[in-house]
Amino acid sequence: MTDALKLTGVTKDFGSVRAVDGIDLSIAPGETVALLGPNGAGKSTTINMMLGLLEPSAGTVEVFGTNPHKAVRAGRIGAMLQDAGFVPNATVRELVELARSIYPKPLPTGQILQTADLTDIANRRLDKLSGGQAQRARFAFALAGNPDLLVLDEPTSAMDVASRQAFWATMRSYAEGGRTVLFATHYLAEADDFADRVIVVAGGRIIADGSGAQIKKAVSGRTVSFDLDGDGTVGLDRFPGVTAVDIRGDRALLRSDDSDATVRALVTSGRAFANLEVAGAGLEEAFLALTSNDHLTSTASEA
Ligand SMILES: Nc1ncnc2c1ncn2[C@@H]1O[C@H](COP(=O)(O)OP(=O)(O)OP(=O)(O)O)[C@@H](O)[C@H]1O
Repeated sequence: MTDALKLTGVTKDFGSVRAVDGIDLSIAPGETVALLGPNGAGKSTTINMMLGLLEPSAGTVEVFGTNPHKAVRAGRIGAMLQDAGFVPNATVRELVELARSIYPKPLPTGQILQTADLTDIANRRLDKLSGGQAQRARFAFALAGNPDLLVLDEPTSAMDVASRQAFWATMRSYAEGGRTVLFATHYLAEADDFADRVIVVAGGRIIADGSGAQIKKAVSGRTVSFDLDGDGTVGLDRFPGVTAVDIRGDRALLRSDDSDATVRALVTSGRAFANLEVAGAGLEEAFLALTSNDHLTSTASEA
């Protein structure tokens, strides 16, 4: 089966800034995928390359086996971008009509308005919409061509909790017809709730790729850190709960999914230590921990 999306060695440089650093990725038709990462991770740049709005500095992007430009023209890919502007003075219905005029096989206007929950405000001017309504209008624009692949860059950023829930319910039913949905978010909960697959991006690279449950487990641990106080590092990776060991100068940082057991083992081990700290990893820290995963897992797997 042809992939809905296939990125091979995709890199993007802006001058001396490497925004995307060698991404390899295949997404099968029907998958709902979250691109999860902190600000500046490279999500928008990656999405813009998927849509043909930016050209990669290296590597290739394929959408349903062809290049993004062709896929966009054929109406196979619909996009909802961050802060996309609107035509001034137009109404919601006029925006939908405009979007329909671009594509070869658009959905009927009524169906687009209904799917995006805009029927009641179809005659409202775009500049009078609330943040959440404006996002739904962008969603309607993305839907108009009846695309097989929807790409959404932080679609719920301007929505309150109720609007978010309603938006994702709509998106689920859209995806149920076998369509592919890829969305960027920096909320782990949103990725976990609405995606079958969560791809974590940081520093322009994919640092984790799995189910929401797997990603949550990977970021839910704590860090137990202490000064080595002259003692060596042998055996630290065998303390209970420890999933990874990082040594920075004289300080050991143990990632643990059972920090109580790790601390107990440390105390009873008889080894010297000082300045013990146990810290819950926030998402940002967890991303950083995952970023250095190669090093961490290789150290821990020596056990
Ligand atoms: N046009 C550009 N010129 C120069 N640097 C850019 C440009 N676009 C993005 N960058 C840089 O590339 C990196 C990745 O940015 P990108 O917008 O893709 O991240 P993001 O994950 O989408 O973040 P956010 O959640 O804040 O939108 C950042 O360091 C950003 O400053």
